[in-house]
Amino acid sequence: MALKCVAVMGWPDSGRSIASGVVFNGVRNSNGEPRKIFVSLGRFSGPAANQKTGKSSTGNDVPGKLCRNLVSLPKPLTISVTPNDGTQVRISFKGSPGSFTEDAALKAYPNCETIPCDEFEEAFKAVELWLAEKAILPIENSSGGSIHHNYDLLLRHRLHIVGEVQFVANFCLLALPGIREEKLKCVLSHPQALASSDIVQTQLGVARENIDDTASAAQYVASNGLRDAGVVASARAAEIYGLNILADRIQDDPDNITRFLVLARDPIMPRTDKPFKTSIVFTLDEGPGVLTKALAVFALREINLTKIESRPQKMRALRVVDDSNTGRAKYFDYLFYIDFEASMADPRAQNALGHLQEFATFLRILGCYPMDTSL
Ligand SMILES: O=C(O)C(=O)Cc1ccccc1
Repeated sequence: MALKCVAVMGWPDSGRSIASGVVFNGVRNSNGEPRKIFVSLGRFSGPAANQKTGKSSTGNDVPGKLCRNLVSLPKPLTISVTPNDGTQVRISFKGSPGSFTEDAALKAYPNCETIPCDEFEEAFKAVELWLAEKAILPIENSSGGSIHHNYDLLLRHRLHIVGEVQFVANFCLLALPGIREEKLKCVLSHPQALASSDIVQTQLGVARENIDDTASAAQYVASNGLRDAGVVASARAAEIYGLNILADRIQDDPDNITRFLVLARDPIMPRTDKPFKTSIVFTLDEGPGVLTKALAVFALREINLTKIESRPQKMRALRVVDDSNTGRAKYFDYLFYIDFEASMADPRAQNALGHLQEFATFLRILGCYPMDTSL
């Protein structure tokens, strides 16, 4: 049975109001004809259904049994139609097959279908255009720090963070079959992989060339038959592109962790029965101690912060203010990104954000999602 998510303009069969929902294709009625079942995702304003009969107050039957039952339930924020093992989930990512980002997607959703994209922006668009259910992107690395561009994209797009994946990338030195280390004149890879690989930095003493992602570097060397070029990439990339592994675990820090975010069109329901994290972005007015005040809303409620990042506001980089000493002063305007260890279903988190909202000039919840505690 194929499953398709749609935004439906109008109440099914009645043309009444605007709702978004899910259509199960491939379901057949008693005559064997294909039938569509519409499942509401909540927050619609269709005709109210009678709790007992499931019939709408207008007398129009809501099509499909599944729909009738759901309409009589309290309105959920979203309904997950995705099996837990990741079957049928399409996940877009920037890079080629065999990249570490794809590895991270497969760690979280072992049976997912991955959709390679040329740019991060395209991975976002794939979800927005319903070509993928989720996107995955690296957001920070324990040695390289934050991936700033991806923080900017989180704000520019309206996807929700629905998960995080912590991943230890195992860097391998690859080359065409039959090529030995001594033959290499250059090594190609993602800048982060080149910077974190001891052997490339110190022992090989060859030229390094930055490529957008590790797997694309492997693909390039393999498809062009480059006999004097090595690649830093994964063992899976070696297998996919027919390269040999000359050295394994070449990273200087064996615990080099990359944190990835999983994004979707809809937020997930915050829970309190397992550890959840919330990511927000906000702006503050200029003034002494405003950031301290913002951070205090969490400290006061004993909420642990796991990340704070500041980014200049692109559309409003400089703020001109009156200054009592100099007359006029220019300040950078910043966006603050914070991750904290609490679920939005936890009153402490709700109170903290209510408090922050009193003086933040802008506040957006980017997502509330289960913490990855696997490492
Ligand atoms: O280049 C890749 O394979 C990526 O997915 C980006 C990356 C690079 C290095 C560590 C983790 C992710």
